[in-house]
Amino acid sequence: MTLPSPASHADAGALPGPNQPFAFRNAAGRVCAMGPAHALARGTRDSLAERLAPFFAGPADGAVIGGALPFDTTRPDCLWQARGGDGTWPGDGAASTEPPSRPVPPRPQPPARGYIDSVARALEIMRREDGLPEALTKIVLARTLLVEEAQAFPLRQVLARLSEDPSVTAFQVSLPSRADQGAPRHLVGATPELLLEKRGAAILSHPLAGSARRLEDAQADAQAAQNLARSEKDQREHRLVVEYILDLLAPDCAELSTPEGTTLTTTRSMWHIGTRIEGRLKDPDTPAVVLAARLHPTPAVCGLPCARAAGLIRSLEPVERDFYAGAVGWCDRRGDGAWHVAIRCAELCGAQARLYAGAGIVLGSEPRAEAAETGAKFGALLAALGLPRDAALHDLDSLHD
Ligand SMILES: C=C(O[C@@H]1C=C(C(=O)O)C=C[C@H]1O)C(=O)O
Repeated sequence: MTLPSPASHADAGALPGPNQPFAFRNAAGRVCAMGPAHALARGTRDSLAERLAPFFAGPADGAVIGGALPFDTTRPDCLWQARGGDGTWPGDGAASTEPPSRPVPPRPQPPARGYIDSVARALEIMRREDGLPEALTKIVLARTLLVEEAQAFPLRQVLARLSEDPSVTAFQVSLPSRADQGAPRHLVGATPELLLEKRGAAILSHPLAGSARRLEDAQADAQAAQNLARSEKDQREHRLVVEYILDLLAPDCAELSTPEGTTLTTTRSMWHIGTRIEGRLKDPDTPAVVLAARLHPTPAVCGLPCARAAGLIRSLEPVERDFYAGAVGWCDRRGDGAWHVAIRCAELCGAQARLYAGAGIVLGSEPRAEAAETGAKFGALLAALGLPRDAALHDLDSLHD
């Protein structure tokens, strides 16, 4: 694997790539790398704090690091150092996305039927182990859609579309290119889920788990939200995530609470159950990225027990997650910054896009409903690529139990 060569001159404008290897934008503002940028030495979670220590000990010159941590904590991360500031969001000024020149139906990998079978297998394991110590209580299973176009995707337009929803953080991270693909590779997305934000001693995490598709008809949409809020299965699925995060953060915090309790949150495509977790660090110098790497992977994207779920994900999912369901974010020299769960995202490489979506499975989950949920979660990315938002729901219509 090779990284794009670092830029050696000043910011050449908002062109994602070596000059602007990361960019984040949400309703609160934006953090977009400005050149010159360089790739940091890559490594796994175990060496992260040590590799970044010189950066956090460096002068207050406004530099930031940003990038992506992979789902699998034993795989190398992809982090960049650049000049900080709010920079230019690469989507700014981009023309609206034209529909693809050669609309090709997205190819589900695995096909919906295969995904449904994997969910059923996970449920079988949960039923068999129910009540035993170390029983599998939750697993998040994902599927992908491969979209191939005649021409390279217009990255800036895609980012412009993704940032239209004020309830998400739109992002772009340049990834190392693969040996077999010459084109630059980018992780792009619109995540609604905050893994960890830190400002001074104050930290915030906002896990989501438990989802329902938004519906066009206002009454049906409100009903979907109400059903989700009242769903015992979804509330149970959500609580597992909140308890996991509280347990992991507690030793680092002088104060830790959930002041708003559990509430419903929404994006343009999905309703979610969410909980705002607020805390005060005992040591305000612990960098946000170090805390994020300690929390990751939460049961919002992996499962419980964590190592068991990760092993099953490897055997049940036919496509590598790579940076999907990892974390994306940035940190300044004080260690302040924000790290988001890398969901509602796609890997773009030239004319190819791989979209990812997963759903949490607990006892009481229904395989077809989980496949439909993942189909709905592709919506934001499909729309950003100029494809119909519901394109991933059609292959479910033809399936019969
Ligand atoms: C795994 C994804 O989403 C996660 C799973 C959720 C769920 O199962 O309800 C909800 C939000 C996310 O934590 C995804 O969007 O790919």
